[in-house]
Amino acid sequence: HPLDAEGADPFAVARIAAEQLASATGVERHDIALTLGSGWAKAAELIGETVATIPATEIYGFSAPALTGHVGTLRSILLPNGKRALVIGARTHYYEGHGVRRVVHSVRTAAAAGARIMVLTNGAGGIKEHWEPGTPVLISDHINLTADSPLEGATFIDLTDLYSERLRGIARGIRPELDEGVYVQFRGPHYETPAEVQMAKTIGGHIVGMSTALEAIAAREAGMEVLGFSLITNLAAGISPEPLSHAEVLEAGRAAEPVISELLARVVAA
Ligand SMILES: Nc1nc2[nH]c(I)nc2c(=O)[nH]1
Repeated sequence: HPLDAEGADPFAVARIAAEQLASATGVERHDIALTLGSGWAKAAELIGETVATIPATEIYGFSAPALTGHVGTLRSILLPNGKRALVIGARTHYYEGHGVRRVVHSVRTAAAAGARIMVLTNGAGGIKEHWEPGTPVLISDHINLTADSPLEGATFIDLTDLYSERLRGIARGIRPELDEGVYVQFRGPHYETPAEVQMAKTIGGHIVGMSTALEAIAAREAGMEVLGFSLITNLAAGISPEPLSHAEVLEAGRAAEPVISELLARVVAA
């Protein structure tokens, strides 16, 4: 794989991917990019007019997704305001073990394609007890428990205001009741034990997941403004008495889709 070679330059790979994307979609430059996580896929239909849908495997550096519910496509969408959105339906999760370069390749490709805003969405577990399954929440900050980073070498990047206060303000202007929380990225693929959820709570986390933090760091390195949304599809282990099930997760996502897709469509068009 082009990103696995020791001396590979991930930014060169992203530039090639962006060029291929421009010629495959006929869209020279994309202004905003969105990664749609569990439960968010429907948003792609609502945010604007799809002008092209490309199988991600056709673009340099992308691989087939490992998770059902994630479609392996890249979509170019014309927004009502005339801007171009790139919808990434091909997230690579850290737990797939392909390395961080593959996890953040889509973000780097979006940046190389011109995107200045990166919207990262995911399905996640909730620690705040009043959050019902199906609740969308804004990510205000993150705690990266992967013990890894997309940054290589002495690349010291400031992560203050990583999850843009400005973009969160726009989202709250559209949906004032939106709550927010600190997202904790675990390596996965196992869900947390109740003790690990209590640890996440003790260290200041409100949301537990297996994505997003590493992608956000790469987006900031590429100079993008980041907006993060979690769909709380389940209460994290131990917060509620029932055990977790992936079926419950998918069901909560499906039920919430119309609401969150509409929300995302309005935020993106703002
Ligand atoms: N780590 C973690 N990831 C998740 N993704 C979803 I959807 N729910 C969870 C959860 O409870 N924990």
